[in-house]
Amino acid sequence: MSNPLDLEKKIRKIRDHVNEYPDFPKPGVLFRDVFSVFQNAELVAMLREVLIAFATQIQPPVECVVGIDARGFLLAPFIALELEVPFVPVRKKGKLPGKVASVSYALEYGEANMEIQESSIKEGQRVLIVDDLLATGGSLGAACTLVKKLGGVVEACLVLMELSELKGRLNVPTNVISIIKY
Ligand SMILES: O=P(O)(O)OC[C@H]1O[C@H](OP(=O)(O)OP(=O)(O)O)[C@H](O)[C@@H]1O
Ligand SMILES: Nc1ncnc2[nH]cnc12
Ligand SMILES: [Mg+2]
Repeated sequence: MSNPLDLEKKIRKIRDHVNEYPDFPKPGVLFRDVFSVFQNAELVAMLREVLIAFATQIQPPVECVVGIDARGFLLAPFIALELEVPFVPVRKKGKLPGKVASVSYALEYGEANMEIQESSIKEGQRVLIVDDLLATGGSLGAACTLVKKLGGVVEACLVLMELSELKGRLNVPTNVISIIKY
């Protein structure tokens, strides 16, 4: 595993390769797209290493990693694999088969729903929730609600990027760790 200086360099490299799109999906939003990092295998390896370095600091160790549909699915499995714990998806409404728990959450305009499979988390299980980016905190907050509905304990949330000005972490009822802050 890298020393802290190496890790800082890798984080800066990743940051330099997140493409930015002004006025997407609507005017005034600067969209930060983590998919651009996945164009380069060396950067993917760095991203994996950085995520694992942060996730392995979490104490007590988590027993399950939840990823949020869709971009959270790119990151969470790296961590689950390293920790040798299950990966569990939280998905937008209507995508998961079997019995699900649902929650509605606020978007900038309107409302959406997210779901989790009822049998995916055990009572008392310590969970890490992972996503690419924290903006208003609506998505992470909804995922926390779903995990708690199933009796899980959210130990922490981990995001690659945080839009600090939006103060989204105030809408997330647990410790949020962010790797890149804008
Ligand atoms: O903090 P919030 O205000 O909830 O915003 C953050 C969420 O917004 C994006 O997801 P989005 O659902 O837009 O796209 P995706 O399906 O590509 O992940 C991003 O991937 C985060 O999940
Ligand atoms: N600026 C942004 N970039 C990427 N995803 C987002 N989700 C909400 N705001 C976003
Ligand atoms: Mg998302």
